[in-house]
Formats: sequence, structure tokens, C-alpha cells
Amino acid sequence: MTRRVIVAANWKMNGDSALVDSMISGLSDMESSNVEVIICPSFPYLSDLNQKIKAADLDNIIQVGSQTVSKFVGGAHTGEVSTTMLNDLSIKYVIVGHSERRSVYNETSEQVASKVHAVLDAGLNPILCIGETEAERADGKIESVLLSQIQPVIDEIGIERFSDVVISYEPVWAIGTGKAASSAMAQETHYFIRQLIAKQSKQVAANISLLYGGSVNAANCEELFAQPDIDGGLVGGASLQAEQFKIICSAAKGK
Ligand SMILES: O=C[C@H](O)COP(=O)(O)O
Repeated sequence: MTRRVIVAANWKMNGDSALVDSMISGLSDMESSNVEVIICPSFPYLSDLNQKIKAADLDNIIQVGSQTVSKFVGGAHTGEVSTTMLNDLSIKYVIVGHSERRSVYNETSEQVASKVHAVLDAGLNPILCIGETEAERADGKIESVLLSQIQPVIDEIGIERFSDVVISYEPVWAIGTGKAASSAMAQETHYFIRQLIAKQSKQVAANISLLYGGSVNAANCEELFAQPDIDGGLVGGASLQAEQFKIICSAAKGK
């Protein structure tokens, strides 16, 4: 796949039917652009949001994504949701390996790799989250941590398919803290990620989309998205307000 500009909203375990409605009305004047806009609500709202996006004629601008998925295709897995079910609801994107899934639900990089594989095999688009903790950064382990999160996925799906993966670099210390990485710091890490992939395929490194996540807001998005190796963002808290989210999506236009 070729390099794309993407702004994705991760609502996490926030929101309700009222948020779906207020988001549709707040984003109703959004215009088509080079930016792929994705909204990822919790499972119960996927279908409602998708249908309302279509009804509002926004489906050529906004797509819907899931926040996680099972690596299994079906069967006795209580509480899980499969890629087949997401396809049935016409969901196009899946966030995989968010740091909250890794730390709270103990998802390993190998399990994350299996999920990415399942997502690709189902014809869906994975957004693979990677990022170091504050302690890992302080210990100078950023590069080894990122490699340990990326390599199992490449080993699982092969380097050629890796360009179909969207990566979101989210330093854990920047998530939900209001302390975003500086644009220079984020660019430096994105450049490192692209070089790391280039060692295995220059073409994949050039084509892969690298998003930044972690306290992106209306005030810092422009500077972050102006960086050459940042292709958009994965936005948590600021995506719960249509006006802020629109500003963030606009900042990615023309990249
Ligand atoms: O998936 C989104 C990230 O975890 C960022 O969340 P945040 O924008 O609330 O810091």
C-alpha cells in the first residue's frame, strides 16, 4: 500500500449513543480531503456509528474502526469479537496492540502479531500501536523496545505485507497525560522507525504510514503533522469533541 495521511480517533471506553449523534452532527460539514479520517468507538457503537455516517453522506470521508479484535475466527471465546464479525458490520480498520491492551490485558508482541495477521487475512486494515514507557526511555531502551514490538509482526506476516500495516507510535508516557512528545522528539523516533524498517525493505519503509499518538490536541497537531516522517495521528481524549477533532483533521490536510 502507498503512504497515506490518516487521523484516527480512539474513543477508548468512553462515549455513548449521545456521543455518536453529537459527533455526526458536529462533523457534518467536514469536507473530503487527502486525510483518511477514522473513528474507533467501543464495540456496541460500531454499527450505529457506521450507519449514521452513511446516512449523513459522510462515508467517503469518515471510516469506522474497532479498538481491538480476537486473533481467532470464531468458536468458544467468550467476550471476544472476530474479524468476520467486523467485516459483517463493514468495519475497515482495527487498532491492534494499544499500550492499554498490552499493559492492562497482558497482550504480548507475539499475540499482537497474530492479531495483525488475522486482521490482514480478513481484508481489514490494522493500526499497530507501539511505544516505550517513561522508564524504558530513561534507560535508553527506546530503540530495542520498538524493535521488539515491530519485529514479531514482520516475522509473522513477512516484510512485503508490512506496508499494509499502519503504525502508530505512542510513547506510553504521553498517553492521556497532556504531555505530548515534542515535534522534534516525535520526528526523531519516527525517523528511527522508518530506518529500522528500511533495513528490511526500503520500499516498505517509504510506503508505510506512521502516525503519532499521545496527547495530540488542537494546539500541538499542526507542528506534529508538519514533521516529514509523521503521517497523521491517533487521537484519544481530543477526539471526543467534534470541534477539536475537526481542527486536528484539518491540520493534516495537504501533507
Ligand atoms: O489511542 C490514542 C492514544 O492512546 C492517545 O490518547 P490521548 O490522545 O488521550 O493521549
